[in-house]
Parts: sequence; C-alpha cells; structure tokens
Amino acid sequence: MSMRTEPPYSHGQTAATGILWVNLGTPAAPTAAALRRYLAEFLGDPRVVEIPRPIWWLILHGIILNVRPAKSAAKYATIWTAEGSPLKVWTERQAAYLQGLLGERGHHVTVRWAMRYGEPAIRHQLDALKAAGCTRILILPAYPQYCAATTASAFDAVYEWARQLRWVPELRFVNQYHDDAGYIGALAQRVRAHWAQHGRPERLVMSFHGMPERTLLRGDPYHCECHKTGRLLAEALGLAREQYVVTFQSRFGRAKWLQPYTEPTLVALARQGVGRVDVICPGFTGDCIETLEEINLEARAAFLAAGGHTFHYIPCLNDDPAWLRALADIAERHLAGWPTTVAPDPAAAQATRERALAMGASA
Ligand SMILES: C=CC1=C(C)c2cc3[nH]c(cc4nc(cc5[nH]c(cc1n2)c(C)c5CCC(=O)O)C(CCC(=O)O)=C4C)c(C)c3C=C
Ligand SMILES: [Fe+2]
Ligand SMILES: [Fe+2]
Repeated sequence: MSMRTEPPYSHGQTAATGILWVNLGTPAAPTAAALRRYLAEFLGDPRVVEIPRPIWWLILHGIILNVRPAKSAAKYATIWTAEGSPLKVWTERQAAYLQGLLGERGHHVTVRWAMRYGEPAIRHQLDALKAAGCTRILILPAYPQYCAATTASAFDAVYEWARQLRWVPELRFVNQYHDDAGYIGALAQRVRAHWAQHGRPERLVMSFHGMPERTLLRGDPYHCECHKTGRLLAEALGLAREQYVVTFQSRFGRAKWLQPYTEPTLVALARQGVGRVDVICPGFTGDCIETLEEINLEARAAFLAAGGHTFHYIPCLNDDPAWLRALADIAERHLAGWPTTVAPDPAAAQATRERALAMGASA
C-alpha cells in the first residue's frame, strides 16, 4: 500500500476544474418501457411531487405508471430524432460548445453534461470529473429560473454524491440566471431575427413550464423569476404590457397550477379575435417535448381550432451563438477566483469545437 504524503496536484501542476452542465433528463427511447423507468424516477422525486410518500407511491405505481407511459411515449415518438431525444441532443451539444468557448478564452476546464433523471447520471459524471483530477467543480443547471423541483433537485443529487466521499472537491452551484443580460439579450435577438423574417404578431406569448401554485405560496421564487425574465425580454423588445403575456404550460395532476395556463390563454386570444401569436419558451434552454410537442403541435392546433389564423413557434436558445457566449460568460463569472487560466490550451479548444461541428452543430 502506498501512502501519499502530498496531494496529487502539488507537483508544479494546477488543480483541475470541472463544470457539470445539468439538465432534467429524458427517456432513453420513445417506448412505454423507457417512459415507465424515466417517469418512475422523475415523479418519485419528493422535490417534484410533494404529496406524502405512502399515498403518492400508491397513486404513482398503482395508476400513473400504468397509464401515462404509453401516452407519453406516443408523444415522444412525434419529436424523436435520429440522434435521440432533442433534450439530450441539445444538452450534449451545449456542453461541447461551452468547453470550446471556455478553452478559447484560456480556461483550462473539463465540461461534462448530466441528467437529473436517467443517463448520464449526475453521480457518474461527477465520478468522471473527480477521476480526471478535478478538485473544483462548478454545478451549472440548464434552468435560468430557480425552482426547487428542478434546480434544488439537481443540487440534491450532487450532495448525495458528495456524502459518499472522503475527499470532497470544492463545489460551487449556479442558482439561477433568469435576469442575466446575456441570456435576455440572446432571447431578444432571437425574437427580433424571427420578426425580421416573418413580421410581428399581435401578441407574443412567453410560455414557461408550470408548477403547483402552492409552491409559490410557500416561497419558491420560480414564478417571480419567470415574470422578471418575461418583463426584461419585453423591455428589450420594446413591447408594451398589452403586446405580450406570460403563461404557464404542462399542468400535471389535479391541483391548481400557476396561471394563466398557456393553452387556454391561446384559445381565449383566438376567440377574442387575435389572429396571429408568436410563442417563445424562455425557461427552456433547449427544445424538448414540452416545446416541440406541447407547444408547437398541441397548442398550435388548439389556437388554430379556436379561430386563430397564424401561429409561430420561436425555437429555444439551443446552439444560438449569442446564448452560448452568454452561457460561457455566466460560467466564467462563477469560476472567478479559481485558477483555471494557468494552462490555456488553444489546440484543445479547437479540437472540441471541431467535435461539436462534427456532431452536427450549426455555428
Ligand atoms: C424548466 C423547468 C421545469 C419545471 C419547473 C418542471 C416541473 C415539473 N414537471 C413535471 C412533470 C413533467 N415534466 C416533464 C417534462 C419536462 N419538464 C421539464 C422542465 C421542467 N419541469 C423539461 C425540460 C421536460 C422535457 C423532458 C424531455 O424529455 O423532453 C414530464 C415528461 C413528459 C410527459 O410525460 O408529459 C413530466 C411528467 C412536474 C410534476 C413538475 C413540478 C412539480
Ligand atoms: Fe416538467
Ligand atoms: Fe408536457
């Protein structure tokens, strides 16, 4: 047995820094079996469904996991790509870009991506960063707005991992970036580019993922952060209060969720005579089932069926260059004070960009 007398990074070497880009997770395939596995883990998380366990466990395993998987799988099938689930594709590509951009800026960091539910699991990616010698790790959620169900749940998984370790790395957590100027600017630029091509709508609908209303009453800042993002985006676009509306989508279960609900709002607008709406989902950094299926297919159909004539869905930030620069800025600010710039490696940066391009990235 060898006994180390010095930490491994003390021999003229810098401690390595890791970044974990964390998203929600998505099923491995658009099948009922894969959906059952994914939904069991997701909806079994007490951060997501706060109903007391024995009761919720019975409802989840007795009813929901028998009914929902097949229905959800059929929806996923409509948006599945050759590379897999869109959420996975964007999350992976964004991590590759982040690695490339930070490398170009002279930061010697290792970026990995993880999913809170399913694969690649947070604990496995943290193991890999630790094995690569990372003694400092920045946790960067793919959620601009803090929510206990998403952000805090991702953090829980990190704490769980750290609890098992003797030598815990230095950890930092990005809590939110809902009012970040780069993020807002990238959203605004995307909307303006859409309008330059297609003209303006009568109303811009900003649809965020919903949450049970009681989480707002209990102090979760999610609702307020969504509204602030919406207001800042409207201001950046020069919109008056009556030209846009902030709504909440994806209601789940029978409780009252944050209102106004997206689809009923669209139907009401159509019935009031609003002919054209543009919908953007600023809370999702990458397109996924909630945007591609629920908004671009279902909500579109509901709006048109209610008498609207034109519905434009403005895609998520995805691999938008301005957004990726904003993301690198956010990471850079949170890396401040960590000695990441000791060993800049332009060749590695170029290599990661080429890898991103080879993966089909567009910029
Ligand atoms: C962006 C923030 C999100 C919040 C807040 C959120 C809360 C939340 N979600 C559910 C239930 C479901 N969400 C589902 C998909 C899904 N949710 C988010 C993001 C947030 N969820 C994303 C990015 C996705 C897409 C995943 C993908 O594979 O593309 C699903 C699965 C789809 C389905 O079966 O309808 C469920 C279920 C709850 C209950 C909740 C808060 C309490
Ligand atoms: Fe969700
Ligand atoms: Fe949904």
